[in-house]
Amino acid sequence: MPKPGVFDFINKAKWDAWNALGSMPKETARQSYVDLVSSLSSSSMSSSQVKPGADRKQQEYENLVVTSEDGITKIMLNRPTKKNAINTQMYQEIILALKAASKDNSVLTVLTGNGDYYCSGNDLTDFSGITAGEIEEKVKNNLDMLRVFVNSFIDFPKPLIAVVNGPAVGIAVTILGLCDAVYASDRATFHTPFSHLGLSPEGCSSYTFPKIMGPAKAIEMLVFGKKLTAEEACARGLVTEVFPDNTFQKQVWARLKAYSEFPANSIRISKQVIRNMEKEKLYAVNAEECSVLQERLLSNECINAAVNFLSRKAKL
Ligand SMILES: CCCCCC/C=C/C(=O)SCCNC(=O)CCNC(=O)[C@H](O)C(C)(C)COP(=O)(O)OP(=O)(O)OC[C@H]1O[C@@H](n2cnc3c(N)ncnc32)[C@H](O)[C@@H]1OP(=O)(O)O
Repeated sequence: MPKPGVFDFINKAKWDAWNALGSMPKETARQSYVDLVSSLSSSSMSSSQVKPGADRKQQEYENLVVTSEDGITKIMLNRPTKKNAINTQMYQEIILALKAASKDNSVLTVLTGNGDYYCSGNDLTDFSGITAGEIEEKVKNNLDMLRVFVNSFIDFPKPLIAVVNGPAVGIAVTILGLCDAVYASDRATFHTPFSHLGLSPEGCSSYTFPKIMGPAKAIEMLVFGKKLTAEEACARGLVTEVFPDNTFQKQVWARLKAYSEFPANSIRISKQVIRNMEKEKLYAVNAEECSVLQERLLSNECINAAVNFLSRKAKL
């Protein structure tokens, strides 16, 4: 039908909605409508029928618990006995979970950790049991995966919030520079011991950290490995706000729930306006960091540090 006039608000809205579907078949459009209504009715039931804390669980993962409730998708790192160290499988699962969250109905996405740690960084046992002949290929594959992992933070289209429930180490800290808000318990610490491990910065931190806190403070963390308290990280602009540990979960989730009630499209678009300008720069920084890290991971300095950790000679 011809496009209704500009003051025929209702018919114009209907016309625009039909038109936006393009050549989508009628059956697909009908199914999308049914899916949308089902999701709305189940989320409106969730506040009254689902007990607090009993979130609706999504896809099963080995190392994550992903739940969605009240417009918030929560991705929880779930290897508490290993302080939530990120192994190869967990990297891949986070990539998948972010992809799914970018397309679901949630307004906000949250990353957090299960147990006393937020995350102890890259799993240092990842290279154990590998023969000398296999190491180069394994390092290359891991670095390809790391690049995709970091790009999935750069590309994430909605506000991504880190709820830092305890100490954070290495890549768990650097990636905070790509998050849109960071709420930390006063028990959390922030440590990037790259030089200690013969490594170099990743997660775009070589670019985001100097921008957030200035080059001198960034070098203190990324090169000299200074461990920050939550208050110090907040003063440097890496953390948005610090909460007392005993009320952390209650206060943060109340805040997030209030934010999740803002208009979803406005929130998403505003985040993109702020972040998109830098995407190309961040892809380039990520690629460069991965290439430097590839050489570092094969260095004696790094291999010795990993051996020391594995033989229990050294911890942070
Ligand atoms: C994909 C490409 C590669 C990217 C490389 C870029 C690197 C990025 C980084 O993240 S560098 C940072 C790496 N992380 C660390 O150096 C931390 C190492 N861990 C520790 O120093 C300590 O475990 C601790 C300070 C985090 C906690 O100490 P403590 O409270 O005394 O607990 P335990 O040491 O007994 O830990 C319990 C349990 O967890 C295991 N574990 C902890 N962290 C890691 C880790 N990063 N990798 C592997 N395993 C870890 C620890 O071994 C214990 O296991 P066990 O009970 O002995 O089986």
